[in-house]
Amino acid sequence: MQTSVIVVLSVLGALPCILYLALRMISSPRPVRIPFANRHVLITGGSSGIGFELAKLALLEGASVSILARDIARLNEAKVALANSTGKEVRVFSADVKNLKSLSNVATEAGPIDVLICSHGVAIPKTFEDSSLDEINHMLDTNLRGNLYVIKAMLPSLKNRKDNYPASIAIVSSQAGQVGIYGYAAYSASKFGLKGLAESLQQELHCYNVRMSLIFPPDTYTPGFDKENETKPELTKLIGGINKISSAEDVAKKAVDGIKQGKFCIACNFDGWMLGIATMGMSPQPSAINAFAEIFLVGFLRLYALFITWSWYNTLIKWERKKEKHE
Ligand SMILES: NC(=O)C1=CN([C@@H]2O[C@H](COP(=O)(O)OP(=O)(O)OC[C@H]3O[C@@H](n4cnc5c(N)ncnc54)[C@H](OP(=O)(O)O)[C@@H]3O)[C@@H](O)[C@H]2O)C=CC1
Ligand SMILES: CCCCCCCCCCCCCCCC(=O)[C@@H](N)CO
Repeated sequence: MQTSVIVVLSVLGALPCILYLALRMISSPRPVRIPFANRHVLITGGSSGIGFELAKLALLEGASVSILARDIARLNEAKVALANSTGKEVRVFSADVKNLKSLSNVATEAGPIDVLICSHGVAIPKTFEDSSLDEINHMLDTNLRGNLYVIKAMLPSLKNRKDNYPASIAIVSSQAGQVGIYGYAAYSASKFGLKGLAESLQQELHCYNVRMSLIFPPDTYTPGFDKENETKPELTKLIGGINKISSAEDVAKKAVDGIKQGKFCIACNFDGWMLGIATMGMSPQPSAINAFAEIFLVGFLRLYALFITWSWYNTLIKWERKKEKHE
């Protein structure tokens, strides 16, 4: 009797170990470390908000840093602010991510790149019906096509890097790139597109030892966030606002840690970590430990997601009733 209990217990204990070892064998692409020190990091949107904090951290990691944005005055202000806080100089490049030619000129001038971080982006939250075609196109052209253009222009510089360490292309998406939210139709579409882009590119660029990362910030205090709040519908605030607002420093710290670990999906807080698992689909997962956690949590997190969705629709229904009363 007692021996059979011992046998059952040891089989039960061995199963997770066997599963873990199997996951160690199959987790793909293989885990890597991506160093920042003494490497060239180019950051689009580096003059403001999350991109600015990323530039600061990259400098503190000992990287040589270039920042790219349109407005040269703001770029130079950022350069001064970064020099004041880190004692280090960045190179600035003025270009529009909508313009492939000017991005290619930057690539020529900037030289080889080891880590490319795309943090440029724009959000104009409004209902789809209230959004003009210009606003819709502006978001798609900046957030989605802008990333395709930046990567198109910079890929030769990543392949040209001087060391044998892996390179990284990290794209700042959004939690609105994992779940569609009222008021973010075009924005969400532009951010969801980045996931397909990153998954496909991870397969294509594997042979060049380039790792893709997607960063999924929640609402974050930045100049861009202040601007989007000017047009944000009340319902967007109610539905999207269940999450705590992060600081740009915090988001940048999570992003740099994740990029260095070669993570594909980078969450920025606990809700974001759960959201990442609930919406993971077939994303690559280099970490066996994370894969192990995902297998056991995905069902529970789907249940939690269903409850949140339920509360969102309750909010919607209440809002619709209130509107009917006033009409
Ligand atoms: N703040 C938030 O709540 C969240 C933000 N995000 C995402 O994080 C990223 C950064 O956001 P945040 O820091 O708030 O943004 P900010 O508006 O503070 O900064 C945006 C940066 O992108 C640059 N940029 C914008 N358009 C272009 C363009 N066409 N060509 C080149 N550069 C451009 C801006 O410079 P310039 O205007 O001079 O070109 C600026 O440097 C974005 O992708 C955003 O979608 C995701 C989730 C939440
Ligand atoms: C299964 C677990 C679920 C956990 C909760 C998930 C909550 C999701 C809320 C999404 C809010 C969208 C924020 C968009 C931020 C953004 O991109 C704008 N600020 C634009 O700049």
